Amino acid sequence: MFEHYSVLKEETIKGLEIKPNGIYVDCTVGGGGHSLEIASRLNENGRLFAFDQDTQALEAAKERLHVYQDRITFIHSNFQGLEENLSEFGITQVEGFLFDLGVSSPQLDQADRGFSYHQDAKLDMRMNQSQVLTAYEVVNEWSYEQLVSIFFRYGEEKFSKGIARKIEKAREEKPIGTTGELVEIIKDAIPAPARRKGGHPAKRIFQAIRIAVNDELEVFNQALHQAAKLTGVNGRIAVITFHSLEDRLCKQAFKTWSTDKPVPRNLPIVPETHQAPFKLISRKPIIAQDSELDENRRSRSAKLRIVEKINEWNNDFRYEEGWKK
Ligand SMILES: C[S@@+](CC[C@H](N)C(=O)[O-])C[C@H]1O[C@@H](n2cnc3c(N)ncnc32)[C@H](O)[C@@H]1O
Repeated sequence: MFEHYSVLKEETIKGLEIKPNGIYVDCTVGGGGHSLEIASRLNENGRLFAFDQDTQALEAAKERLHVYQDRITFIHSNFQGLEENLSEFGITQVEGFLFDLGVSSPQLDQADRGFSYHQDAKLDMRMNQSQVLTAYEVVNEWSYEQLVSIFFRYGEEKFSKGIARKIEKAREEKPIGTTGELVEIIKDAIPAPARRKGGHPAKRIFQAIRIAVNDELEVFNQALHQAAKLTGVNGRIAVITFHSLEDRLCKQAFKTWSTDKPVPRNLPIVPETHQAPFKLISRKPIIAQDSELDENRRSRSAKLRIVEKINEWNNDFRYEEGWKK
């Protein structure tokens, strides 16, 4: 059974202001919960393009959404290929994009996907099962420096060096094959008082490896900018994030897109080239209400940000490297 709780569902659908004859793109169809709400609001002229790089997710979504199959095109692809895939269908303008980032509950719960530090499984963590790079390769083949770098950047783990050192030592004896072995190595590298604070001791390192395996931040930044170009004026982009790195990237990109470029003081108007292409729908991120938090733990870390296009896109508004710092 593919069961995923769709986070911030009402808020997201309301925020997208769906037009019944519009073109919509769910970049992360997952279990299809958000897509179902979008598709049910479309008429025969509207269309939903539903992307997922996980074949199991896509199959489950097809089944769940079969009543609306005449209005939905399913695309098995990383959302990095948004523009290319949509252009194959002649789509150059879209009314709304949704990104509900991260992994789905079935991906986490299915031990053999290797995402979970609670279940022992082969080190994998690929969202796209046909990808070559796996967590096994990252853990066993990446250099000490590369590991320290991803643990600091993507896991914000203060014991990054110690953990990378323990990994290096362990794999000299034999390859680290499973999530269980990795959890033990991490626990061993974190001083006991710190181990007892701030959730599971392996949480941050698993997040870091998952982001590295799936190149999540780079891919998201690229896709977000493809969406910015493809959104028509009055169209919207909604993004749900689950950790501070992707939320920071989204927040900074939206801020850059919604801030006019400075103009010389003596100019009476802001020239078109300097006018921000988007406006923020809410300054602060939308978070889950208590009723949702009671139903779903994962909603605690969810943040929804929405922007609306108000002017043509201009590449000067790209948010480039900032998130890499
Ligand atoms: C949180 S779930 C989405 C849940 C969905 N909104 C629902 O209501 O059921 C995230 C999904 O996005 C997919 N995903 C994550 N990164 C992706 C990417 N770069 N390209 C395509 N799909 C991606 C994952 O495979 C997963 O199925």
